Amino acid sequence: MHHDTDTQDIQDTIAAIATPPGQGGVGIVRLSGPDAKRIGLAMFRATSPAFRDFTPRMLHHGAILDAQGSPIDEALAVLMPGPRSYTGEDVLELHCHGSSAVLREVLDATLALGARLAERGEFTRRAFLNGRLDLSQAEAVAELIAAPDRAAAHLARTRLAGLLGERVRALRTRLEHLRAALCVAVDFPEDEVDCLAPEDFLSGVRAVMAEVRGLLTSHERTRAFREGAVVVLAGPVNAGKSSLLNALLGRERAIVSDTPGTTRDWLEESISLDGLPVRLVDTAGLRETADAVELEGVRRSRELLERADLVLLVLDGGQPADPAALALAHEVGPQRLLLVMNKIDLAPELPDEPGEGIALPRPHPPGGDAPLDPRSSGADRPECVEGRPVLAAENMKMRGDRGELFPPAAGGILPLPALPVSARTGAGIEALTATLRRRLAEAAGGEPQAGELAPNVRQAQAMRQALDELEALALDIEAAVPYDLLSVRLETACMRLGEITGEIAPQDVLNAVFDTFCIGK
Ligand SMILES: Nc1nc2c(c(=O)[nH]1)N(C=O)[C@@H](CNc1ccc(C(=O)N[C@@H](CCC(=O)O)C(=O)O)cc1)CN2
Ligand SMILES: Nc1nc2c(ncn2[C@@H]2O[C@H](COP(=O)(O)OP(=O)(O)OP(=O)(O)O)[C@@H](O)[C@H]2O)c(=O)[nH]1
Ligand SMILES: [Mg+2]
Repeated sequence: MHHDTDTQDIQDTIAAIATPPGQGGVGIVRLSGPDAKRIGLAMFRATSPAFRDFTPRMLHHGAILDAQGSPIDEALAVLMPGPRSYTGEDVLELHCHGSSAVLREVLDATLALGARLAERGEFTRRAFLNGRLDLSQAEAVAELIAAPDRAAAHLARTRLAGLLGERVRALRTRLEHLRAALCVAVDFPEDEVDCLAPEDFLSGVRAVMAEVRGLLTSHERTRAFREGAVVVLAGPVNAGKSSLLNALLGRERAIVSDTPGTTRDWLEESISLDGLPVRLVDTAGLRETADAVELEGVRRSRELLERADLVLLVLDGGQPADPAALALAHEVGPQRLLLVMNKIDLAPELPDEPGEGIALPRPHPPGGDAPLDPRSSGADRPECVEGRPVLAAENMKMRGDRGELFPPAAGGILPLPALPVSARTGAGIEALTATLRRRLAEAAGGEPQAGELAPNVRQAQAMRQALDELEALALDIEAAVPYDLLSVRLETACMRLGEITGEIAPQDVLNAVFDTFCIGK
């Protein structure tokens, strides 16, 4: 690998607190660079009287001293001499008590001895510049640290192992071979032995394109697992959307009240559904309103609906499903819709067993544009218990054979089953999270596979650019464009692939990557 290195920069010895701020059992100050050992020897007083120098990669017990020679902390110190270290340079780690104040003092002592503060991602940048990691691995380090959940951590770990980089380098090599063959054909047109036939050229290019497409599919497929799936809680005012958000979150995050229109602006919280990160968004209830603020809230709700991976349409079990909810269900479509009927605690006696309750005509299958099932006049409806809303009792007896509810709507029932829940008592919440998890994984095209090579956004972008170039190239070959004009496209495609692993990485690409890191990484 060769990179534009700033030699001035790399002469510096950098230092940073490597552990997160706050109280911790242990906190680490890390140094990397030519002076790491000298600084370590100056500020560390080993407990063992026999100590003369750091034994490579061995922990030494002792005291950390400040610039005046007074002890700041009792600590463990380790020197990992380059090139067998994380950065490839001499690395010194001081494992201190995990107190922000102590760590700050220790860091100050390293600075007093000539170290300078590390920039974001500078340790990993040095590891990259010294060939310890390729760029796709360096990015995986940051992604692993930021992984919202274990599926995301797993995808990052696979990339950290370097497998994506290997695949991309292999693809680039194949393109380089094609390019070499092209050049031979151009330089020695009479030499028939080495001349690459257009069919072979084309099939070579197409094979690479197919592999790049496969990697891009994996990028799309794993998006929800890497970034979190967006689930939007929507529905009529007062249905209990905010209550449901709180119930799913396990704490009282959103304001709940019986005043319709309580939630005026959306709010987002993250939850984990068995390894799948979910961004849960509560929205303003949909209703006709003249209030300017609420109107804006409703407008934002609609915007959010478009970005949702799944819409949780929350219905109030104590109310008839209003036409707006019905319209919303149609608008969103069965693919992205999950209906829940809230407030089932209002129902006097919900049948225990699925299939019990009132027999209903089977609703039309989801997705069909068929009209809603008309309901009977209601002569056979059960009496309601005093004090409970009539509709609550009625709504909640409409069970399908799997325990689903088919909410009544004006002139019929909704063509989709609703999951019965109570945000108040927690009934049905577990079943809801299980269904959510399953639906989201299905929508994503299944769980990430073990060892799946999923490129990140930057890498996918570079792959798309490479693919565009190769597509144009394939058309050119088919159109019998002379070989000497094709080489440029191949070169561009190779460059785009090279940016993924960093063999070709202009300074601005590197800056963009390492600026996303935290200090101390
Ligand atoms: N204390 C501590 N824990 C840490 C790190 C660290 O820097 N310090 N890491 C930082 O991200 C991660 C581990 N990654 C590392 C990767 C390579 C080497 C390293 O020194 N490799 C050498 C030597 C291997 C050996 O001992 O034989 C090499 O590969 O040649 C160290 C850490 C997570 N845990
Ligand atoms: N009985 C019962 N009441 C509930 C349940 N969930 C919510 N409520 C009540 O319904 C009312 C509305 O709840 P919210 O969570 O504020 O409803 P919302 O859909 O967020 O309402 P807006 O933000 O106004 O659109 C409150 O009085 C809640 O206490 C439930 O499961 N059972
Ligand atoms: Mg609300």
